[in-house]
Amino acid sequence: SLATGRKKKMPPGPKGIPILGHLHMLGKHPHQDLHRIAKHHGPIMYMQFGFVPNIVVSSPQAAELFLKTHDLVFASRPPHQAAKYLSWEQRNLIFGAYGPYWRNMRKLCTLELLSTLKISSFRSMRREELGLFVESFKESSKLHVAVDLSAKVSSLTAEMSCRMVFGKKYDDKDLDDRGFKTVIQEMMKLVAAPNLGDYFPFLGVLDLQGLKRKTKALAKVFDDFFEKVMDDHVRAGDRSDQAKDIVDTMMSIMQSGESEFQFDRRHIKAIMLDLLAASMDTAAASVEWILSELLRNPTVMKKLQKELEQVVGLKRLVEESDLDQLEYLDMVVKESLRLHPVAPLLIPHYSREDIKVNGYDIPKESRILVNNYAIGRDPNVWTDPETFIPERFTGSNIDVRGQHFQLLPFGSGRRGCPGIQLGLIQVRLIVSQLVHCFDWQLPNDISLEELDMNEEFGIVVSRANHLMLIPTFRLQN
Ligand code: HEM
Repeated sequence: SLATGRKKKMPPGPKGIPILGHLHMLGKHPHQDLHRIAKHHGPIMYMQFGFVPNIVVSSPQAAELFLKTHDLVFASRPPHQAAKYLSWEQRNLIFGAYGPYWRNMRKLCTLELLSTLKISSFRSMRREELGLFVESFKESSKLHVAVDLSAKVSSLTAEMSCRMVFGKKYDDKDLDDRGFKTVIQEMMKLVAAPNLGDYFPFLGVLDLQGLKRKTKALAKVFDDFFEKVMDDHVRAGDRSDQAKDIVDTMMSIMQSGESEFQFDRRHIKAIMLDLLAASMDTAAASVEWILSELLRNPTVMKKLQKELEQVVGLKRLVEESDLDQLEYLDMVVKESLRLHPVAPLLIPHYSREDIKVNGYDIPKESRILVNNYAIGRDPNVWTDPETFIPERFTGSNIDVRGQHFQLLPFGSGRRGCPGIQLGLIQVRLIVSQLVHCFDWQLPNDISLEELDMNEEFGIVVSRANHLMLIPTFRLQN
C-alpha cells in the first residue's frame, strides 16, 4: 500500500555476506580499513557487523550532520557487554545511554570535577610530577643510553591522574598483583575487543570468547580497590586545608544530599573509572605520536625548540603559564592530532529514533562510527593530507574544540570530550617539557626513515612499539 510501501533508502555500502555482514572486512586496523572502504562508497556508509547496523561517517560535512545538526538523535551510546560489567550497569558517563541520568552525571563532571577552577587547583601537583619526570632522564642523558619514553610518559600521566582523582599515589600492588597500568590496559583491551555477544545477541549467553568471565573478574578488582579508596577518604575526614581531590569532591556531594539525582558509592566508583580510563591513555598516546612526528621532522623540532628558547629561555623549566604564548607548539599539537587522532572512531554513538539524514534513512538503534582518521585525511579539505606540516595552521582559526568539523580529536556536541581543557594542558605541558629540556635521538643508528609508525588499535590508538630514545640534556645546568 502507499502508506507502508515507501521503500527505505539506506546509505550505500559494500556488499555484505550472510550472518557476518561486513565484519570480515575489518582487520587489525579497522579505522584504516573503513577509510579505504569509504573511498569507494562515500562519506555516509551502511555496514552491518553481525546483526548490528552501523553507519560510518567519513567527511567533515557528514560529521557535522551527525554531531551538530542531528546531535540530539545520535547522542546515545550502544549497549555494550563489557561496559555493562565494568561500569556498574553502564552507570557511568562514557558509556551511559542518553537520558536524564546521563545528563546529570555529565553536568556534575563538567561543573564540579573538570571545571577550570578544579583543573587549576592541581597545577602545583602537575609541576611537581613534571619536575620528577625531567630528573628521571638526567642519568640516561649522562650515560647516553636510551629510555623507554612511551613507558615513562604513560607512568607520568597515570600518576597525575591518580593524584588528581584519589589525592595520592597508590602502590601498584594496591590494585592488584599485576599493577595499576597493566590492569587499566587490560580493561581498555576488553572494552575495545569485538565481542561476538554484542553483534550476535544469542551468542552472548554462551560467552564463547570468555570475555564476560574476564570482564567480571576485572570489575571485581576495580570494585574492591575503589571501595578501599573511599574508605581511606572517610577515615581521613574533612581535609579542607588542602586541595580537594576528585573523590573528596564527589563524597561531599554524596554526603550533602544536594545532588539532583540519586548519587551513591556506585556512582562515585563509576566516575572514578571513567576519569582514569579517559585521561591516562589518551594524553600519553597523544604525546608519543607528537614526539614521533617531531623526530621524523627535525626542522619542526628545531623550530619548536627555538620558540621555547625565546619564550622560556634556557635557565628554567616550562611553566603552565607559558603555554598560552607557545603558538608554534599549538600548531604542532593540532597537526599531530589531525594525523593521529588517538580516538580514531571516537566512541560509538547510537541513534535514538529513525531519522533521515542527507536523504538516507538511518534506522533507530544504529551504531554511528565517526571516522576521525579519515576526516583528518580528507583531500577535499586538507592539502597534502599525508604530510606533517604544522605551518598549515598559520593564520587559520581552526581549533580542536569541536567547532571545526575537519579536525575533531575530541569529538563535538553533546558527547564531545568534557576533559578537553585538561587533556590539552597535559599534552602541551609534557611535550614542551620534553623538547625544551632535551634533544632526542634514536638509538643504534636507526635512521629517521626507519622509525616505525605502526598503530596498535583500541578505543585509544597508541604506538605498536614503544618509542626508545636517547636524551641529551640541553638546559643550562
Ligand atoms: C588528549 C587527550 C584526550 C583526547 C584526545 C580525548 C578524546 C575524546 C573523544 C574523541 C571522546 C569521544 C567523543 C564522542 O564520542 O563523540 C572523549 C570522550 C570523553 N572524554 Fe576525552 N579525551 C582526552 C582527554 C580526556 C581527559 C583528560 C578526561 C577527563 C579526565 C576525558 C574525559 C572524557 C569523558 C568522560 C568522555 C565521555 C563523554 C560522554 O560520553 O559524554 N578525556 N574524549
